[in-house]
Amino acid sequence: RKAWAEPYRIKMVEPLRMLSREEREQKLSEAGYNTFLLRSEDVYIDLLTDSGTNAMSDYQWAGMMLGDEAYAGSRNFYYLEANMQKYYGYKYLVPTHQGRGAEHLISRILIKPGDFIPGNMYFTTTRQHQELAGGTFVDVIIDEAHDPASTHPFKGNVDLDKLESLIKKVGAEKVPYVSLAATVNMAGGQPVSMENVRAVRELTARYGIRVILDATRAVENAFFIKEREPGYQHKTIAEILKEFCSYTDGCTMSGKKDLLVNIGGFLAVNDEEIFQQARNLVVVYEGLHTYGGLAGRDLEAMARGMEEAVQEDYIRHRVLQVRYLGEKLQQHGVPIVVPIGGHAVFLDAKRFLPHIPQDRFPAQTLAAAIYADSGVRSMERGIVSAGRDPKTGDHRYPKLELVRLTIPRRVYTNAHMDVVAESVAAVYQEREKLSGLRMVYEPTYLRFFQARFEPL
Ligand SMILES: CC1=C(O)/C(=C\N=C(/Cc2ccc(O)c(F)c2)C(=O)O)C(COP(=O)(O)O)=CN1
Repeated sequence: RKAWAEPYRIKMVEPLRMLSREEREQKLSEAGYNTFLLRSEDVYIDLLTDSGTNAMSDYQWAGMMLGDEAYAGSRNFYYLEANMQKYYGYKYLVPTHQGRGAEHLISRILIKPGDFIPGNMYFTTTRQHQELAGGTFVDVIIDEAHDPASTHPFKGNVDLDKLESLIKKVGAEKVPYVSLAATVNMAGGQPVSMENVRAVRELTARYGIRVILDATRAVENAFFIKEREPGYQHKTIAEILKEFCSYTDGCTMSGKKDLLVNIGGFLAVNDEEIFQQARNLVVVYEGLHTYGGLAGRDLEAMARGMEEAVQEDYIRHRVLQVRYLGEKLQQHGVPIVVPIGGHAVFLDAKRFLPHIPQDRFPAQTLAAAIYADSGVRSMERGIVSAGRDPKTGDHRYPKLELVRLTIPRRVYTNAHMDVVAESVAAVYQEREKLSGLRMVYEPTYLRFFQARFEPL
């Protein structure tokens, strides 16, 4: 049979509201043409992010009633710790309020000023914390990752030659760890193969260099390994996930994605010394080492979300829903990043709007146009997100100028995907009418969150 449906039924709904075109144009102007500055109530289908926007299950909601809100030694912490050990395989857990809380801790602990941190393409908060700790991020992802049209099945892979030449150039003592993301958000939700993470482990072990995984979407990564990598078709998602993590020394986790919670994250490590430092530092920045800035109920919901995330029918539906939207857009001839990623469809704004130069912010322009057309909210992932080069002060000019249509887990049906595809196709038909933006307000840090623009 071909037909497939959501592996769940809906028990609660939030009514959606659609504004008129005129109202949307007004809201967009008030938001400075930045989708981050729109109000949720003015958004029809919210594809800004899959972070914290996912629907919890009744099993997770029931867990919220079982929050042990003791200040120290909460029951929920030990359940989360046991599940982390079971599914990710690391020894020690340090809970944090969300992913960047863990990124902050590990960056401060492992990075010395003047260090270099190689990684498979940057991520905004990850790189920010590496730079704040005095490090310099160096991109060692394979070249294909920067080509939106390349169909390489594992575009998230590390280029081992780039990695080794960096180590030789700066010296192993200046490389505190490899920052490995799986999947790679900014490349289009692209996976890393098991063969590659194993090779990264072998190479770094020769130099005594750690590998710290960003495990935020590692379950989606496991799905692509099962689907695409020889020898893994008959392994369970849980087995693939655990093997993948076994080649790394620890992970940072934003539970707001794969783990199906609205808030939550953690740092997990195998090294007892790093653990001692992290559990000492966490009490300064997040909260006691058994809650890390989260309520007991949040720890419980994250532990239960972990069990659900690795269920085969759930993760298959999740990734295939994203693919469904991507393939619909391809049928309309809309240029997107291929292969279609695990958490989002990424529009290639350079090919979508070839008449708009990058410093007139084509992706920002496109995200605004899609909202004006239909109330669908998306996110700019191009020159604005890339920010300025700390050395030159000029914009960084990334090869990838993208708009991310990010699908929250268990929230929308394929009928919503049809509406999104129709809107993007309509904007594509009228693309010649778009003429770019100019930035009128630029914040110092992670400018894309709060920058404001005016039409040219
Ligand atoms: C692979 C990875 C992430 O995707 C991630 C977050 N992601 C978000 C939220 C976001 C973050 C930074 C932005 O420039 C952005 F515009 C959106 C997102 O939408 O994709 C974090 C950080 O985890 P925290 O958000 O729990 O602290 C670490 N690693």
